[in-house]
Amino acid sequence: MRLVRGALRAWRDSFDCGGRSVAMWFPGHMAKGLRQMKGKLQKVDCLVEVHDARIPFSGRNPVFQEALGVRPHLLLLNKMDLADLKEKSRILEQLKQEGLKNVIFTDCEREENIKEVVPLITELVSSNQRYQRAENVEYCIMVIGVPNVGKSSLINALRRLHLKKGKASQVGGEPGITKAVLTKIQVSERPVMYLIDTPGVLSPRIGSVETGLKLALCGTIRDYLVGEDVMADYLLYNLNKHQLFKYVERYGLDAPCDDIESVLKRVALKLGKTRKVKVLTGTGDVNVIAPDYNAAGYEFVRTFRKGELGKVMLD
Ligand SMILES: Nc1nc2c(ncn2[C@@H]2O[C@H](COP(=O)(O)OP(=O)(O)OP(=O)(O)O)[C@@H](O)[C@H]2O)c(=O)[nH]1
Repeated sequence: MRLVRGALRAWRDSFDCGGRSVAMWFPGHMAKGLRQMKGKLQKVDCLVEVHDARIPFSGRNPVFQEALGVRPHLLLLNKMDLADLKEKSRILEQLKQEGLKNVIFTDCEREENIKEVVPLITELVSSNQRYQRAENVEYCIMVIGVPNVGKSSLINALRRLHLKKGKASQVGGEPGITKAVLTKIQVSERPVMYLIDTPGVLSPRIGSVETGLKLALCGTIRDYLVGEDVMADYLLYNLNKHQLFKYVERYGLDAPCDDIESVLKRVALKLGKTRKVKVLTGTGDVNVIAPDYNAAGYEFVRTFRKGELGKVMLD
């Protein structure tokens, strides 16, 4: 039970995943992406792993570490503009304890902290043995990460910053945009540095349904595989848990509410996401206006992903 705005309200303290299974959420083609990445590893000096800043401790692919982990490693926690970073130093400390010493929070859209990336890579590579490549003055970096975290956006941001050049890597709002595998793209002149863009690869072993839901809310798993209804409910659970009540005013609710059906009904009415349904009564057919819960759920999640319901920390 939590006390909110003077009233005693009951929020859920945990989320009921309802016996769901995450086995279906890992598309098989991702294994192929990982194999291709391993094949290129010989030429790589450093791995830059991009992950979503809203989930610093969950959803990273452990297979990267097992398969590619011998190189120097830099973790970029991207989309910092959407993350609640009040506890940034605690997050960095915990990551350090997990062995992740080189971490930068970034925003590739607004180029926040992007300036720090090339110097840190240069430092990491120079202080490590360069795997039979000591004579080569070029730096070759592989960008890895789960889908839709901003790998291509990073490459484009670096090119804009260091080479004053436009897009080289296709960016998209849906997971799985980077299909042309392993393109080598120059991002810096001094030192000469190339980045290899790779397709997003999810872990074949997503630890729990809740981890899967976090990944889904961040847009790394295709929505239809998870279901808009459960994603919307998990979002509502998180907004209430963190007392992020922007949704109340936005959708014209009287007060915060923990019941997803009531919230989606308001969302649907507010956005005109309704449809006419014929109801049979004793005196004949009657047309009633029914909320389109799926469309409302989709809108609710989409609004959250744009950052319009507040900055969150899902971990
Ligand atoms: N708010 C915000 N959005 C971002 C940021 N970086 C990338 N995006 C958006 O996130 C989406 C995915 O970006 P991409 O660069 O295509 O991600 P990716 O990791 O290459 O995606 P895959 O090819 O699916 O693996 C796009 O809609 C980007 O505009 C950021 O720092 N902040």
